[in-house]
Amino acid sequence: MPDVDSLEPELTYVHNWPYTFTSGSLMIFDEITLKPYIRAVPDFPKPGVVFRDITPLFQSPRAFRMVVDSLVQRYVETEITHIAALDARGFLIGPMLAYALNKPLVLFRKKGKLPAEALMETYQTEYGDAVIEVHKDTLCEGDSVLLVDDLIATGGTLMAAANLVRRMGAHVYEAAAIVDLPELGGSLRLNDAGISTFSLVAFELSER
Ligand SMILES: O=P(O)(O)OC[C@H]1O[C@H](OP(=O)(O)OP(=O)(O)O)[C@H](O)[C@@H]1O
Ligand SMILES: Nc1ncnc2[nH]cnc12
Repeated sequence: MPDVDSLEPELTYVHNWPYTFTSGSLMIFDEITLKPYIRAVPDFPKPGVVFRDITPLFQSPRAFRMVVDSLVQRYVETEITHIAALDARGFLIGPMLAYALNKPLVLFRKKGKLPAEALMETYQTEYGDAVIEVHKDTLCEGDSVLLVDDLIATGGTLMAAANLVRRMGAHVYEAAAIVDLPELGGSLRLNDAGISTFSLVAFELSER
């Protein structure tokens, strides 16, 4: 992990709301700064999978802030009406965006966790099958929803969430993630389904 304080001289920290890192008027977030905070763990949770572990990123207040601020910058002046966070790692970022952008937060949960009447979709991920659910009264026609998760692999999870949004009559504005693994085809699959994607960092599968 880089010494975060060594990054400081290159950053002008502006205490405005939302907080931004700027160089002149340009935001200086870049992939190279963020990548070292995402750890590759081979053969987790099963052989052949290189797990991209985002936990180091949350140990660095500066890197965490860079992620949140970059996403806030991207969506601050859009017509998004709701933030949708995906269980479980999407819950680490989605609420931060909902708070900063002053938007309602919709929680998409793994099977069996929601107490009221819910809609469900089944899907596959890189390493298993799963079910995602959402309370059926959370969205309606006219809503424009930003889906938020930590990572796009096959796109199965975000596609299932997008299907649920659409079943409620709402529109998917975009799917945002910290990490994309483009070789697994998820962002392409989402784009083909009419869902634009945005990620801060992309890894090749062979990259360590
Ligand atoms: O693009 P996909 O192939 O769908 O994979 C991406 C999803 O997989 C991971 O979640 P996981 O199911 O491991 O659940 P967790 O967040 O509870 O760890 C990750 O957090 C994404 O939600
Ligand atoms: N390679 C991967 N690393 C972390 N989370 C994932 N979810 C699906 N594939 C993943």
